[in-house]
Amino acid sequence: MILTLTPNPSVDHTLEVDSLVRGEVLRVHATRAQAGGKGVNVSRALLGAGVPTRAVLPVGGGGGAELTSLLGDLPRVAVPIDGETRGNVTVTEADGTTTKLNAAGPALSAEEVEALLAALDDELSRSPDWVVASGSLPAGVPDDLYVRVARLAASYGVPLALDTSGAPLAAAAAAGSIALLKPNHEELSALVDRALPTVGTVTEAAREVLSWGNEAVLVTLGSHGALLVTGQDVFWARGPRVRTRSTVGAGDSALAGFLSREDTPQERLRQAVAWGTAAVALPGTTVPQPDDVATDSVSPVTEPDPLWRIEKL
Ligand SMILES: Nc1ncnc2c1ncn2[C@@H]1O[C@H](COP(=O)(O)OP(=O)(O)O)[C@@H](O)[C@H]1O
Ligand SMILES: O=P(O)(O)OC[C@H]1O[C@](O)(COP(=O)(O)O)[C@@H](O)[C@@H]1O
Repeated sequence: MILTLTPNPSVDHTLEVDSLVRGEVLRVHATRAQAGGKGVNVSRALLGAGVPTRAVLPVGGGGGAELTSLLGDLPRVAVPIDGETRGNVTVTEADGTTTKLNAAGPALSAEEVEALLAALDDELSRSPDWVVASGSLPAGVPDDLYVRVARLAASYGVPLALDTSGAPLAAAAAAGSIALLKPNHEELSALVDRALPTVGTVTEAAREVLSWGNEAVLVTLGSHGALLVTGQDVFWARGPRVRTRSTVGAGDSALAGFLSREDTPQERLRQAVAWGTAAVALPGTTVPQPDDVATDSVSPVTEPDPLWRIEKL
């Protein structure tokens, strides 16, 4: 069973337009409202693939009620909060360009933060195979929340996969004991505070993160695939070229694919890239179903050339 924690879930509203022009009146071809938030999406993708999962998330107000109804039969623990669950907006264009407007989300009180952690503690005591902690932190939540989550997971011997950015990522990565970090290229670059133009520089940055006491780093590289760096090995893989409809949820789908089955690092990377690639071909925050995922079209490369430029992959 894979447990997920999403401190700042959302209702994702997608608007599809031909082309986004600032300052103009634009016609919207299609709109959708879908459950969103990083851990929520990981759980949705896993559920679709028949992998047991459970999502822990705060919910509040009309947005929370809408999110609850969009979650359908996803197994979950919803912690009530006074604030209003956020709505995020995505605009997708005909060529696949995706523009995201992510709201800050509701402020959580200290009691609400503790209630969220207590719910997570309770779920961790049931020995899930992994816990995934993902996404931005709402106002009122200290930057060290994921440090506390890592300690809690370690106390139960449950491996933690973390996908976040900025100060919460910096705090948790520096504190160590994370089984898998999933930054994208930009997030890793911000974490080590330097540009990472090549496979070698990305690998070096990931190794630096490992040296802080973490076990593996899955660096997703958008259309350039993903690099998996462990203490022993480096693997790179990219999916086939697909027509992009919306990149929202690609990272979450990649993480779900990685965790979807016990396997070798190469196989996990193959699944991650296949699931991420499948997600970009789907509209809005739609996560792939097993039939959408073309695992055979992804062939991981062991020890890729450090001189390869990321933009050319
Ligand atoms: N434009 C794209 N074309 C093809 N595959 C993509 C594209 N964007 C993302 N992917 C796939 O999804 C994975 C995660 O995407 P990425 O954008 O790096 O994550 P995040 O959403 O966390 O920023 C990538 O490793 C890749 O396999
Ligand atoms: O918590 P954040 O960083 O604001 O991100 C939340 C947004 O990211 C998503 O989880 C999608 O994430 P990815 O594109 O990285 O997979 C959306 O569903 C949600 O609106």
